[in-house]
Amino acid sequence: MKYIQAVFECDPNTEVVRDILADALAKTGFESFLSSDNGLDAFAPFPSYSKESVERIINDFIIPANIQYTVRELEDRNWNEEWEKNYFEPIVIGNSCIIYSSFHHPQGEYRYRILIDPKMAFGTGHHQTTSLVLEQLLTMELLDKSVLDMGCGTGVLAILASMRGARRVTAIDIDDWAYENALENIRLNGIHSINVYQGGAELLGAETYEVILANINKNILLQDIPVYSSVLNKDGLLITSGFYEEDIPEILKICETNNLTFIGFSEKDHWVCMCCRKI
Ligand SMILES: C[S@@+](CC[C@H](N)C(=O)[O-])C[C@H]1O[C@@H](n2cnc3c(N)ncnc32)[C@H](O)[C@@H]1O
Repeated sequence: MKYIQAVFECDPNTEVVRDILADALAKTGFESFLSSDNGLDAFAPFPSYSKESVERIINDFIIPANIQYTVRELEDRNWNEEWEKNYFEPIVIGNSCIIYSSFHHPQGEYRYRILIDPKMAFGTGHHQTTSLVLEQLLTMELLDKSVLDMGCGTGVLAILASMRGARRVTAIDIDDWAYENALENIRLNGIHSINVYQGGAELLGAETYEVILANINKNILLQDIPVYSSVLNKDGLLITSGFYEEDIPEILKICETNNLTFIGFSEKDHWVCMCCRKI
């Protein structure tokens, strides 16, 4: 899997412009963002996006303002190493959880220490949606629960669920890099209670769960929530993320038509983590 990188030059003092730009790009399918001294780097997945289609999106919708940018195709391996070494800093979630990589040596007392070598997969805890779901997991009763992590990325949510006592955890991702990376991270953390599969909702049906985590995106959620609900036990919880506050009514509607009742939501920079209970 390759990425298309768009590098925008913005005045480092105008953080607001950077935020507005990242927000607009996220709505057109850019998946990750890095603030740099000179502006913003944004990444869109190939082949869903090509250099040409990214340039078209930027020209048509994003940049009526005069912001300079360049677009390039990024090779997997170079990008991994560059990103991993230069950008991933340890992150503390709540008071009890730290996520770090093998080249960090974090000090401090944390009950949950999660070692993640992210490679190409999403899920270091830095993205608002990941941290929102991790925060939610820290407040939930997970002891002896069966948990499904759909769109597991690095496996970080599955790993925390397992560390918090979940009895059986299934982690699924459609992307082959994420699948391999989740396996690797689960092994690095010495966990044996997580099964990892590559695929999507078509894999579901054989087992049911007490908690389902799905930090994916609005369109996949709208499509797959009926399937998630069908494998969620009565009174089970569905935790969704990967969408914006403005999308809540649409996501909620599909939840409610699938026997899922609204419990609450948390929000960070307009990203949402929503919790529903199966009735
Ligand atoms: C936003 S990332 C979340 C990763 C991680 N769970 C986290 O919270 O940081 C979404 C993940 O969902 C995966 N994905 C996309 N479509 C999917 C689908 N239909 N079924 C399962 N996984 C999917 C992507 O490959 C990606 O790894």
